[in-house]
Amino acid sequence: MAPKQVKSFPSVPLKDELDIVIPTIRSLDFLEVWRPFFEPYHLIIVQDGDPTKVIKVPDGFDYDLYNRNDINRILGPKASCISFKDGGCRCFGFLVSKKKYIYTVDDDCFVAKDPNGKDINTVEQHLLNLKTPSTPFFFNTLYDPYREGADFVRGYPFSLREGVPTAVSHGLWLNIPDYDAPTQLVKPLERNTRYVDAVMTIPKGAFYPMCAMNLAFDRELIGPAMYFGLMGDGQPISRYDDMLAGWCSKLICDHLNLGVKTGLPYLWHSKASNPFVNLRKEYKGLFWQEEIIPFFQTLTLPKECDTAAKCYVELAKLIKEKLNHIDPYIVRLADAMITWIDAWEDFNPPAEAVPAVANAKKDTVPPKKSK
Ligand SMILES: O=c1ccn([C@@H]2O[C@H](COP(=O)(O)OP(=O)(O)O[C@H]3O[C@@H](CO)[C@H](O)[C@H]3O)[C@@H](O)[C@H]2O)c(=O)[nH]1
Ligand SMILES: [Mn+2]
Repeated sequence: MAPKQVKSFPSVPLKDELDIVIPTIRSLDFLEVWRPFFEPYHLIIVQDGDPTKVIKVPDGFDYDLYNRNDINRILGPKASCISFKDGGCRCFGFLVSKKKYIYTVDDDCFVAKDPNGKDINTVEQHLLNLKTPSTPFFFNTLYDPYREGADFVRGYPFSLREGVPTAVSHGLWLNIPDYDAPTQLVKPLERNTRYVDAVMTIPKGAFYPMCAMNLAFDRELIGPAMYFGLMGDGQPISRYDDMLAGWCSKLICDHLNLGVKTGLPYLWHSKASNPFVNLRKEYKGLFWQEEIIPFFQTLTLPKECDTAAKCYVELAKLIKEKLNHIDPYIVRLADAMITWIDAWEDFNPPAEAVPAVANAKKDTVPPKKSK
């Protein structure tokens, strides 16, 4: 029986283990309030929209900034799988990072305070979530047993107390909740004021609406499944980027016996996007998900799929085969999922593959970097 994981967690930044990926089509002024927590880390900023627009990065941050011209130059034809004019473009940052962990956060999110009035270091809590096991096979009613002041409750099988590696840590949001457009429209003034002091493993076989606003994951375990789809400009759907990644990554985590946690940390979501614009962007998803989610719920992957990348390729084939009747877009999406894996393996060669850099387009002009 493995010893219990470390309960408390050093607050020393793990700069060599984690990159912070930020998609932006607006401004990076929000970084000022995150400075105490983010400054030690390398930022990968994915600038969406007009690449000629100059987005200022506050002084003192270590960053790479990629705009659409950089993405096109670096990926060449494979850039076609990266969304344009949708927050889903962030997955380019997941691809080019070399770190074990990714934390991705939206540019309208700010530091929240816990009930004691203390600023919440989301990076630290996500790392704690990812570095302690998950318990997907049997629900612990006192929530995360690896947290300080908690444990497995009576009746919890000892054979399961070692848990499984955690691949995804899904944080939450105070103030503006991540509602879909219909809910936003009928509840425009609703604010989330409830701070629930819990982290829990999402049980095996259960899916969830993964929101990328405050999300961390283990690139080495589940990176290939964190593709944010073909959304935004030129596509019939948007704002389902993180949902697609959530369905795919949870199916693959369940198949590979990896864990997904949700709950702490919280951040403060400041901006409600326009519900009418959102309705136009996401309405097809409201219909399609009623068929797509049962597809995921009844899917089993072959046991030969023993890595996230192999699972993802198989999943793309099944989506193309079983869901193409929904809309011709699904075929393009499935093809883009394969392109994503090709690009992923150019930058992150499988153990047995040749060094990937030879395949990836030489990046003659480096992205804008911190000074
Ligand atoms: O065309 C775009 C639009 C947005 N972004 C960047 O993506 C994130 C989220 O944008 P926004 O805050 O406007 O979206 P929300 O409705 O609040 O958030 C939900 O949508 C998901 C993204 O699709 C998000 O994760 C959900 O929580 C910001 O950083 C924008 O700058 C973009 O790059 N391109
Ligand atoms: Mn937002």
